[in-house]
Amino acid sequence: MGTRKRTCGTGEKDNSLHLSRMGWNSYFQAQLQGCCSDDFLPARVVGVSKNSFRISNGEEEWRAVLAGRLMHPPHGRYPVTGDWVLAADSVIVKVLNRTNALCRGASGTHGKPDALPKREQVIAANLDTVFVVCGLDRDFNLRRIERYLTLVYNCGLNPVILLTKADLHRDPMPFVSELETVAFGVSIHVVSGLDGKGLLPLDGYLSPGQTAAMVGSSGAGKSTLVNRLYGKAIQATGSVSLRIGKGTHTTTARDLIMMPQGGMLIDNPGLREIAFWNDDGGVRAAFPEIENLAGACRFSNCRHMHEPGCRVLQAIAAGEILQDRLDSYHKMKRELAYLSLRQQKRADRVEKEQWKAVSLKIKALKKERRNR
Ligand SMILES: Nc1nc2c(ncn2[C@@H]2O[C@H](COP(=O)(O)OP(=O)(O)OP(=O)(O)O)[C@@H](O)[C@H]2O)c(=O)[nH]1
Ligand SMILES: [Zn+2]
Repeated sequence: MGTRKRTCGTGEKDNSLHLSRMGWNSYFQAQLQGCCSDDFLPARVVGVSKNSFRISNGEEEWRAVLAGRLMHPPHGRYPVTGDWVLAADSVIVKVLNRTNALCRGASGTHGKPDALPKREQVIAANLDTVFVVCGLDRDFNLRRIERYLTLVYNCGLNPVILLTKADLHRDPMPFVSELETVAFGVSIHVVSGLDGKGLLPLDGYLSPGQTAAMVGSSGAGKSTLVNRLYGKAIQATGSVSLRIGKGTHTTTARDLIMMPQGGMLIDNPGLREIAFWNDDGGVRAAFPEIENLAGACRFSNCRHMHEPGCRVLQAIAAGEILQDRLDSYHKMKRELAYLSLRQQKRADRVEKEQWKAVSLKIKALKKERRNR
């Protein structure tokens, strides 16, 4: 890897095949209209470390820095792993619009219900699949999986659940049955990073041009799966027993890895907090059985708390839906409603400040004109 110079796809060498293997498509191609100089090269961000980016065009990988004007508003957009950029030699001059992004509220809320995240953290961009990885050890937790599914749906992305460490059980199927009660219509794969069992069907998510990302708790077994899928140890893995308290993540960077299957995989450090930032109908998608029953409640604005004629509460009484599941639904709804209120308040405040700045500028201009 080094600095390099070469004209882009339209120039000296057509590397469109390599680019499309990396997920380049007509959506990104269309963004070159009118802005592509022959000195600009499309490349994908494969690694980020502070203000230095590793980018690749599928043939070569090199380091680049961000052009100064991209660091600040209104042009500012900080590239994340998976982003497509235009680079002039080793300077990123444009970050292309994303097809999607996996985002969460930046950590620091320490699980306090009132301490909602103050800003967004984009984990990765331009994804086809998000693997929600859960170890079949003490990591197995239906409520946490529900939360991951809601987060992924809220970003408009496709979740696939990987239940790993299956080698720890003679029969892991009871876990699947339990999970099926909260993961309607989501593909579930029972796998083992240790002996490689169950991994073959995952190749389908990693074919050329496809990008998948892994999320899950620290110690769930993500990096072990990456290594097994890759065919050799490329990611560091760590012992679960050594993970006590903070600072115990083995994976600390988000790298986009070119897989032998032809596609790309992004490993992620374990998420300590699964804080929401977006709300794109994730609760509706993650709790379809509750949403479907809600249509039969007596009141159209039924909150399924204690209203008469509530079909959801009837299902709880009949044991068709578990109380924990409804509690989880209510909690996420409340959280998202509060988040949306806070985001709206913040947007109003920013708009007010912008108007104030504009009116001050007009006043100053008028004064200047009068004094002339
Ligand atoms: N028995 C068994 N142990 C596993 C398996 N996969 C991972 N482990 C063990 O679980 C521990 C954590 O695995 P990692 O792959 O490092 O976990 P991770 O999710 O990448 O953790 P972070 O990088 O901290 O996010 C290690 O001690 C692994 O050896 C598996 O399939 N079976
Ligand atoms: Zn109801």
